[in-house]
Amino acid sequence: MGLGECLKSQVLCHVLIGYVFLASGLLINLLQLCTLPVWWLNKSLARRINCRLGYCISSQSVAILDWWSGTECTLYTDPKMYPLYGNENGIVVLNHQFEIDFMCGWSFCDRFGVLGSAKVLVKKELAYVPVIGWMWYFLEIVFCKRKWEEDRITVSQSLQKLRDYPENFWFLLFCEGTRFTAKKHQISMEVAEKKGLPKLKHHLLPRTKGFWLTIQNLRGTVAAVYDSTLNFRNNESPSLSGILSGKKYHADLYVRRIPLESIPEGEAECAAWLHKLYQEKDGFQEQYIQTGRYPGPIVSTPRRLGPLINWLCWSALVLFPLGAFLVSLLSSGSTLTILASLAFCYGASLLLRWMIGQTEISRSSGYGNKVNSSS
Ligand SMILES: CC/C=C\C/C=C\C/C=C\C/C=C\C/C=C\C/C=C\CCC(=O)SCCNC(=O)CCNC(=O)[C@H](O)C(C)(C)COP(=O)(O)OP(=O)(O)OC[C@H]1O[C@@H](n2cnc3c(N)ncnc32)[C@H](O)[C@@H]1OP(=O)(O)O
Ligand SMILES: CCCCCCCC/C=C\CCCCCCCC(=O)OC[C@@H](O)COP(=O)(O)O
Repeated sequence: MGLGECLKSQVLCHVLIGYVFLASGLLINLLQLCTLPVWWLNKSLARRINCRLGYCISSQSVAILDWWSGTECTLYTDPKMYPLYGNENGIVVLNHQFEIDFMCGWSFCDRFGVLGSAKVLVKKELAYVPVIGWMWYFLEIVFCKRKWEEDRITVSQSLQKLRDYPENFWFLLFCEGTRFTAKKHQISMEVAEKKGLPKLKHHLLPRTKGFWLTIQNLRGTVAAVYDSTLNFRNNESPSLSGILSGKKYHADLYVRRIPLESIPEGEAECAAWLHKLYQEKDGFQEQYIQTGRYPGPIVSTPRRLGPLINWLCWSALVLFPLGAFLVSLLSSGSTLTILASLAFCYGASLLLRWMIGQTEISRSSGYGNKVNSSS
């Protein structure tokens, strides 16, 4: 093990990374709160400021992925479509199988200049996660309860608000609605059988209503669907803990650009279209597992320096006061203050551990573990 690898595996490094993320993130959340008056004066300006502030948070996770762990993200796509990526609004449809899929997604967003404005249809539970969940309020992220009767109204309203968004954005949809587990797969294939749909080997049966709603509300605003299929080399199951320990993974992403005009408008037709898309995605995953490659050429999208510089700047900003505080704490010699500080650190580490737990599939929700009542 080299010196760098040894350093990256040290718990102290993870504690410091966690501290930088939490301290800077909460500070940025506070700055986001301060932009509220700007919303009333100039909504477009407030949105642009929040994109930059959001970038300061999400690009830290990109820095940890791209620069700390050195994970490589390779893009397979049609080179003729490449110039459009980042220069138009897109709906990204991605498989939901890996604990760090959102980090890889963000890394690609950064490479195409849309990280600050990236959007997602996300479960409401994540809105309460400090830093990331709180940041999402100000970025107008669309929350859902995975209860169609409520979501059909609230999701529609949130999507309508994106129609005059001042920056190019990608809207991410995990149509499977939850992360892949063997049990959820088995149940969803029972649903597929009842519906007379072909079985999928590598995906859960997609939930079609959110997709239809998104297409319906963003038609005229979004130019294309980016059908994206992600996998990792060597059959690896990457984790955030692995990334923090400096483990290098290799992600491969296959993207097809599908013009929005080619997607049917009616609900039933749109649902059938999405089911067919997932059958194709399943074929791409099978090909990847058999050959180690996706169809189509590789297009070079190097990692960018922006996230590293941002991370180093925020680290400097919040680590210096921490150092000064520790020095004054030790020199004060007050047992009570030292104990209170230790208790605070313990609380912060529990919070961080809980946040990392949100990414773990073993702690995944029970959603999809049984057949939904509306079926
Ligand atoms: C060039 C590079 C390109 C790309 C780069 C890649 C990406 C970068 C892009 C952006 C990055 C941005 C941000 C990323 C950051 C963080 C994101 C992290 C994670 C958050 C993700 C989540 O939270 S996923 C969970 C939330 N999202 C969803 O659920 C979306 C999908 N769901 C839906 O659309 C649902 O329809 C719904 C949520 C709108 C409503 O939910 P409900 O449960 O009420 O579902 P339905 O009404 O659809 O369910 C009933 C129908 O489902 C059938 N059914 C019943 N049981 C099952 C079962 N077990 N499995 C499957 N299907 C089932 C049932 O028969 C009903 O069928 P109908 O025919 O009647 O519809
Ligand atoms: C500590 C160092 C900082 C590293 C930077 C990364 C920060 C990560 C911290 C907190 C993460 C909070 C947001 C995580 C969003 C991803 C979780 C996710 O993928 O959600 C799952 C959801 O789709 C479906 O949920 P279920 O499978 O039904 O349950």
